[in-house]
Amino acid sequence: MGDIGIDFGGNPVPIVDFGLFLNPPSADMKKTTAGAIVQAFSTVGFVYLVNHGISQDEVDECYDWSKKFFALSVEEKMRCLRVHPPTGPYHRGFSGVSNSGPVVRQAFEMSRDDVPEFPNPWPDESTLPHFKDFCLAFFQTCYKTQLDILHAIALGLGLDEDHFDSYHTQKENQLRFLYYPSVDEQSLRSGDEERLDAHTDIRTLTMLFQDEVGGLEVEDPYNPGVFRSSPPIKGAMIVNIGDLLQRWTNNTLHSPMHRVRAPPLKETTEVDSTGAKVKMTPPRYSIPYFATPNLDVIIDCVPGSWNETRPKKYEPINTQDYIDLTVKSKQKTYNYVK
Ligand SMILES: O=C(O)CCC(=O)C(=O)O
Ligand SMILES: [Fe+2]
Repeated sequence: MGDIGIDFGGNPVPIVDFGLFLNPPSADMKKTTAGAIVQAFSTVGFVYLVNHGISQDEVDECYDWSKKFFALSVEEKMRCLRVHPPTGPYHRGFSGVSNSGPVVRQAFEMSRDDVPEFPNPWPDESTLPHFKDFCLAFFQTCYKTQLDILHAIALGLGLDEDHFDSYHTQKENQLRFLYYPSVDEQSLRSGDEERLDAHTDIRTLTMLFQDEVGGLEVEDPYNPGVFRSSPPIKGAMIVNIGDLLQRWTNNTLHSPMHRVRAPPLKETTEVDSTGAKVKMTPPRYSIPYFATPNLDVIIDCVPGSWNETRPKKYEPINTQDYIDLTVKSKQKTYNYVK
């Protein structure tokens, strides 16, 4: 692709060829690419990365595992059910969310596998052999790419390339499989709900793989409250800044609002109990990965993001306190399926 220009026409999210950062033809091109990424993150807060270093085969395999997991019986999935603790980063296991009517979203979440108080609730190995092995390997793959992206951000901000590395050694990151079941359009709308309500992500940054169905929408930075479709691009991952990195950069980088709406309807022959034709939304699968700093590190505005005329907007805070505060303030009374 090779186009690192920023174009906000139509789809507000620019596309950057990350290969030009990972394997740069020149030192200048590496810097220019880092600059384009930071420019995208300073405005819309999102960027599509192509040639990001994770192979399409690995991503496809991840979708296969996600589909196998959600295809398990309700009883099997319920074995992985964990009630989310009210604070902290440890959201793990299976959850299903229905706001008022049908279940609009199911999730399986995992993180580092070595915290005894919060084990990842894997399905039985006999039920889904090798699921755990794949998830842990993919978690590691994402971690490597997360560091690559953080290198680009650091360079683009004029910091040492490894500036953020030491803050992200403990792999508190979270890998989430999301499944939005097919539901009839009317039920989705009647509860006045979306597949995923507008929100910002709270951690460092999010890397997202979305299937071909579509529905992701991103707030237009130049028209607050206006959301624009960010359709899937084959081979690209979409990356966005989280609240913590916005704070960490003294608002230089922007943590954007985004949501998932019902995708375009497909023609269907399904009928309801009265024999009337029902319009169904296609099911959708997505895979976000949330990069998260070590819980005990102090997050203070980075050098270069503040000076006498542009003071720090935020006090230093450690990650654990920050996540606790933010999760509490964002808490919504979701109706988790029990
Ligand atoms: O499903 C998607 O495309 C978006 C998911 C998302 O924004 C999230 O889990 O925070
Ligand atoms: Fe999100």
